[in-house]
Amino acid sequence: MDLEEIPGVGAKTARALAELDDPERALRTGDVATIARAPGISQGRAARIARGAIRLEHDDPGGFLATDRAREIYRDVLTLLQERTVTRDAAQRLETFYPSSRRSRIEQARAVARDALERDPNPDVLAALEGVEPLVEPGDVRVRERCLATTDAERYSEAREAVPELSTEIVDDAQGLAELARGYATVIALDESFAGVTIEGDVRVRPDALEEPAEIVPERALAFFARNRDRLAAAIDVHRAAGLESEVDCDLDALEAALERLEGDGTVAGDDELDRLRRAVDDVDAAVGTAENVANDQLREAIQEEDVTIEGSDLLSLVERGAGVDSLLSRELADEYAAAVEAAREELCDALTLDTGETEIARRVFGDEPTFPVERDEDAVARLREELTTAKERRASQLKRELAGELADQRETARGLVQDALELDVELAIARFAADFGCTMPEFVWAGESGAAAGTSEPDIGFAIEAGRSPLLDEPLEAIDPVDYEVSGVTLLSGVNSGGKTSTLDLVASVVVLAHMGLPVPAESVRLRRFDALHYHAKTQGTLDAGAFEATVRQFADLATGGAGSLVLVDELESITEPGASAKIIAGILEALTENGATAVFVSHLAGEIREMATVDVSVDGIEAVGLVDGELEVNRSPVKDHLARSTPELIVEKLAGEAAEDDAVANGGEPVGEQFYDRLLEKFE
Ligand SMILES: Nc1ncnc2c1ncn2[C@@H]1O[C@H](COP(=O)(O)OP(=O)(O)OP(=O)(O)O)[C@@H](O)[C@H]1O
Repeated sequence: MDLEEIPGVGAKTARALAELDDPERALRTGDVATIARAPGISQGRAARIARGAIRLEHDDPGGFLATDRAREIYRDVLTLLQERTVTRDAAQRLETFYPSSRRSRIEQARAVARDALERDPNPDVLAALEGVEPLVEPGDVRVRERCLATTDAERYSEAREAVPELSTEIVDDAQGLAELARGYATVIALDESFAGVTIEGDVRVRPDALEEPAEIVPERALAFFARNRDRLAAAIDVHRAAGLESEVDCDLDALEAALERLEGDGTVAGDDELDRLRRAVDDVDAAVGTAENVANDQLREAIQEEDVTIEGSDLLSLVERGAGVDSLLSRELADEYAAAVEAAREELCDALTLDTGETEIARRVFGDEPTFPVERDEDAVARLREELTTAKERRASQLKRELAGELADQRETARGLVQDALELDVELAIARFAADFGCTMPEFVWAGESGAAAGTSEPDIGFAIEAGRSPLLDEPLEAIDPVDYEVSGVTLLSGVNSGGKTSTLDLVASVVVLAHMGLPVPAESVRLRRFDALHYHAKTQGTLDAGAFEATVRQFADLATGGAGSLVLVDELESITEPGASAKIIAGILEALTENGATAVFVSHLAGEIREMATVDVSVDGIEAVGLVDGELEVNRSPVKDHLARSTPELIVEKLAGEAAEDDAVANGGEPVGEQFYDRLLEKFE
């Protein structure tokens, strides 16, 4: 993919994106969080780029949301969806759902939504999702006890690039290798020519080293899995809780077991032998001290209990030789000394749980030559410590190599697990949104399908909503009256004040936006055509000044010429200027829209006047007050087709006329004194 072909991506952004590990994967999967990791790319921009990549794929010109209010509606429904994700990452991924005018994109998103509606957002899955985050690369891994060595300059640069975790050294010959072996625990020689050379220390000749990084630097794979251990464990839990085990090409139990053996710092846990060696190394000094005490206590006791008889000549000879008490000890108490030393050796070996080979070395810590007090041989202690340390390191690196071998080629699997979990979060948010707002998948009537308008392949339907509930109303779902509304062509919508005209436009806009995002819509059933754009003009506050008025009229001029496939929703445009002029202008706009075949709903209190002024047949629908109950309007929220709704003042005058008639009957002996006035007013409404 040529990144610069993505709408909105210039050379600079393309360079920033190219710094990502796999920018195409991130773009293909709508991984907004990863895209935002490119230098200088904000979260919002990352979402726009991801949408741009989808637009490129579907040859989508964009611009479906043609007005501020249309964009606001999109933001509002998107927020409702985002509020239902568990992870921030899934909330960002939802930004890649946008209303598109392209059938291929709508159908692509609809396939995701259909799967989503099958999902069960059970609490265990939601709880497990809490711990899922995109995987991260560990910081720089440096391994200091191992190095690579070569005589060849080219090999040297190759190695530095392929294995940056180890230092690579240039050597001239075996002598150089031997010097390195003194400074590093392990030296890996890359040149075949070193095969067969014997050098003291751990020197391995591995000409294939650069092809086998898991063996040479097991730390690389281990650091990645250690850094992401908790995220992966959470992703595994999500798969289990959601019953997705069979959908992944991965043995979750094995991966989980491998992760459990990994410590946060990349070392391997849960190995008895390594634990034993670690403890032994740590405890050498303390154990030697205890063993010394054991020997000395035993020997002291033995000496105290012993009667030593020595002949005078012997004593004399000892004194003359300047011999100390040690000689006396070896002569008189050899057995006791041997027993005490044996006890010390046993104590030491037991305390450190040493194996046979180590025991051999440990025994030398206490010599056979009698002394009192019994003393350790420091050289032997150092040898023991060195032996245990080497064994510990050997064991640790063997375990690392084994575990890294198991995990190294699971990186992509791990990424897949997390990716799937985050996508599941997106799907569950869609499922929860659908459940919370009583949604269904809308049915599109595509161009060329049944019901095409005469002379065109465009369907003759605009939209038909049954039992829709606007998700933008603050009321809880149960408190919202379901609305049925169907429009083809251009329509005026009349109705009582606060009857729900604006809410009806919001409902239509939300349904159309969600449908073009490929998502379920808040209604029992919806049929609609595919629109090219949504032009939603909210009610203006007060009369516009001349400049703003001009700008608004200009917008409609553009629509009248180019808005054929658009849905136009307009709320009380009459408030842009004085009532008489408004009606004329609106009538003219409606004529133009009718001629170019747009679908439009114009909410207006001047519906009657506009209809009269228009030269084309404009239908007028009405949101009717069924009556006044305790001074409150009782409204039928579903617009009645081809019906100019009576206005609130008319209803109130009607109510007053009724009350006056009753009063007249009582107070004026049946003379219609009060009633006459109200009847006069009512006549004006006819
Ligand atoms: N379908 C509905 N179910 C329940 N309540 C609704 C519904 N539609 C609207 N309402 C309530 O009626 C109030 C007024 O609705 P809305 O603003 O849409 O009326 P309107 O006809 O546009 O009013 P105006 O003529 O003043 O512009 C809303 O705030 C909401 O509380």
